[in-house]
Amino acid sequence: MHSFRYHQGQLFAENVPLQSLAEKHGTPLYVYSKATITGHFTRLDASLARLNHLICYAVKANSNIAVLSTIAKLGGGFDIVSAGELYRVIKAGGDPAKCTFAGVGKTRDEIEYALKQGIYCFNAESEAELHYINQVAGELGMKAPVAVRVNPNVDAKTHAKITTGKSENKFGIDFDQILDVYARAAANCPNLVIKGLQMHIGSQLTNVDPFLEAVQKVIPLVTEVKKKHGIEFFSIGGGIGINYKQSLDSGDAAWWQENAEVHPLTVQAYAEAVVPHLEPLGLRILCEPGRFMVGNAGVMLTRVLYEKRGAAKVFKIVDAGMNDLIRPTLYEGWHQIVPLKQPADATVEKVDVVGPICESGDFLAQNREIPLVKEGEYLAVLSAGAYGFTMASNYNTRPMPAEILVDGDKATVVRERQTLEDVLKGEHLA
Ligand SMILES: Cc1ncc(COP(=O)(O)O)c(C=O)c1O
Ligand SMILES: N[C@@H](CCCC[NH3+])C(=O)O
Repeated sequence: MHSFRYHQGQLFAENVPLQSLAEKHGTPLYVYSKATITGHFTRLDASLARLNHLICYAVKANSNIAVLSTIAKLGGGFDIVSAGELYRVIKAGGDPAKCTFAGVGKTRDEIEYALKQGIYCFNAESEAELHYINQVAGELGMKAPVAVRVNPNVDAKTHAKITTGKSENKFGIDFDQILDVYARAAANCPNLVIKGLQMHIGSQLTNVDPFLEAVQKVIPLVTEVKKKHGIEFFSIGGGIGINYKQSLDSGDAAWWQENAEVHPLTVQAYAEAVVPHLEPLGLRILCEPGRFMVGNAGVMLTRVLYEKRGAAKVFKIVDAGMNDLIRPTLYEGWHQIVPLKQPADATVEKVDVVGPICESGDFLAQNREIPLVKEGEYLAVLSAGAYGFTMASNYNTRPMPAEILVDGDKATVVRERQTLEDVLKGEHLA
């Protein structure tokens, strides 16, 4: 997949030079490659081909409706965590009957909306939630399809803030309680239809072992629940990590590498490990990738405003801040940063790339060796397609950036940059 590469001295997204987009639409600017998203979907789909499966893309990673529409047209389903995400899926032409609804705090309005739209399944995360879904469904004279999320107490060996499958995490129901919870739901909740079992142990997993450990631990439970309650699916969640440290080739060679040599966890390795265990279950297998699908399909463009050479550091002050991309400060997220103009040589300088926000935590990179860039030049922050724009905010009353989807040589503005009027919309003097 050579969707982002240097060509004739410039960084391109597919056939579009990124500098032209930055100049035309301003920065900060998110740019996504449709071919990369499509490539990721088809690769994962092919690697799960032996299973009766459905890819439910985790909308939270990148919820732009043009991205969702791309995935819907490929036949994908969606894993949603709010009524808002379901609304987006429907606006994008996605099928509610291919949607699973995750999250520990679903509200009545959300449950009602999802029921009325006919989603595939609620993935319940507590017994109290199961009872509430049962109650709401009863009041509407409907039956609610449900699965229970199991917390397998497996260490995903990822960043502490994005691990979800340990007992101390708020997610799912403890492994040892699951069978009793299903039994009580079957006995006491007449408005529930028990459809499946779900798990999700964490995000940005770069090793197959925790996936395998969780699958092997949970499979006997799935078998038991299938025997007792006749479930039709098992969802193995998302979490496939991406390679944030892509290497740059010089010259015209494509440098976007996602192959086995540079990626610690390939989708092939993932599938080869888990598919043989899942196949004998004879169930529909759901998979909920977010980051894998869109992470390396997006970049954030930013312009160098000023340079400051201090006693301790060189700061490159850029026009994108933590409100535009919060991952570096929130999770020590490491994103490759490269100039849009291909560097003439290999000279690098150690700098902090910082934003305009009034917080010391407002940085995109610290103590990072990057090629020389001057004020007014542009940088691309790579692997920003997942949890980039979706976690952006208006902090410091900064308008949210625009988003562009590139398809071959066509670039479409799929979200306009906010104006200050947009930012203040709905605010009133007392
Ligand atoms: C229930 C659920 N499914 C899927 C995902 C997607 O995770 P990832 O983007 O790591 O694939 C998440 C987020 O971690 C999640 O909470
Ligand atoms: N937002 C996180 C991942 C959390 C996944 C959501 N459960 C990140 O950028 O890495």
